[in-house]
Amino acid sequence: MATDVIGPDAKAKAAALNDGDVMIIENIRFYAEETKNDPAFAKELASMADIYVNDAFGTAHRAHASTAGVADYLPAVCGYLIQKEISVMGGALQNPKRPFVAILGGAKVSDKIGVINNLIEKVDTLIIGGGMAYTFFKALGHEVGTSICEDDKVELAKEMMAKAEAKGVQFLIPIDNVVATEYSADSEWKIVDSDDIPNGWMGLDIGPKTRELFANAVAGAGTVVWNGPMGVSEWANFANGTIAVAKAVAESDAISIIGGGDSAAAVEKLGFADKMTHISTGGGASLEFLEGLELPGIACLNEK
Ligand SMILES: Nc1ncnc2c1ncn2[C@@H]1O[C@H](COP(=O)(O)OP(=O)(O)O)[C@@H](O)[C@H]1O
Ligand SMILES: O=C(OP(=O)(O)O)[C@H](O)COP(=O)(O)O
Repeated sequence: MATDVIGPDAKAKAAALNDGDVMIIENIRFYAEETKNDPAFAKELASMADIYVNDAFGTAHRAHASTAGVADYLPAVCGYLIQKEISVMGGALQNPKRPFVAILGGAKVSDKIGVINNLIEKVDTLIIGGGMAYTFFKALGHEVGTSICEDDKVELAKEMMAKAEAKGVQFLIPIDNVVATEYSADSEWKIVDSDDIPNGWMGLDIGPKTRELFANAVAGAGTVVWNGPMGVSEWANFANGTIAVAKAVAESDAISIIGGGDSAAAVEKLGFADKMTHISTGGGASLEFLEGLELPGIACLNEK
């Protein structure tokens, strides 16, 4: 372990390495040059090596010195993890086994606009759950009570639903919900239909009819991509929707891809991880990949 990154200790230890040895350097993000992708810093890093192997998918959406810059000075290839990430996710996007079902959840529409836009061009069914759904409810003219809702995205939600219809994409949103009086783990709760959310109540999970609707859509899928929980899955009373979807994906014969972040954590916590084809190790990186964006840490490689 070197006590620095491109300093005398790292350089001396790198020069003394024998075949089969591994040197670990200090946390490179302690250096501002890393995140600034400083070319001189990247060149110094490269000077200690013969070849660059990037296997950090979780940071591949960053153009930093160690994730992209160094490739300007060395032959650059990916490791087995990045290879798996791009072959499984890339394969699903380019040539999916159909029907192709995408399930998107999580708190906000604004975080997932790019993903919705890209996936709507490719999928047969698009399922929206989680806090995101309430912006779509509002677009349909429903009252959403105190649910999380992005008023400035209501028009966009309308456009996305119209686009899905024009493309013949089946668009599923919750038909019932678990609503609560306050945003807390032990709040009073009840189940209501989506056009019947009472004043002063907030939707914190999908309801039982929706769990069945979504599970049925997943059951016949050839490929499933899932990103974002169906409710506030951190709290037991509002985790049932996420559990039901995780179970349906695990039980289906589909190629199943779980975007990183909270959905990956939920699948692992519930013990379904070994039933999934692929659980991405990148949160932000997998979202950008699913948006169809080029990731700098992958674009810079000569061989992938
Ligand atoms: N109905 C809801 N109301 C408020 N927050 C929600 C709701 N559904 C899900 N969330 C929250 O969304 C967060 C996860 O969203 P996000 O970060 O987009 O997912 P991911 O990390 O899987 O991409 C969780 O903290 C969860 O509690
Ligand atoms: O944990 C990570 O990303 P993730 O939260 O998107 O999975 C990576 O380390 C990227 O971190 P960054 O957002 O600080 O560049």
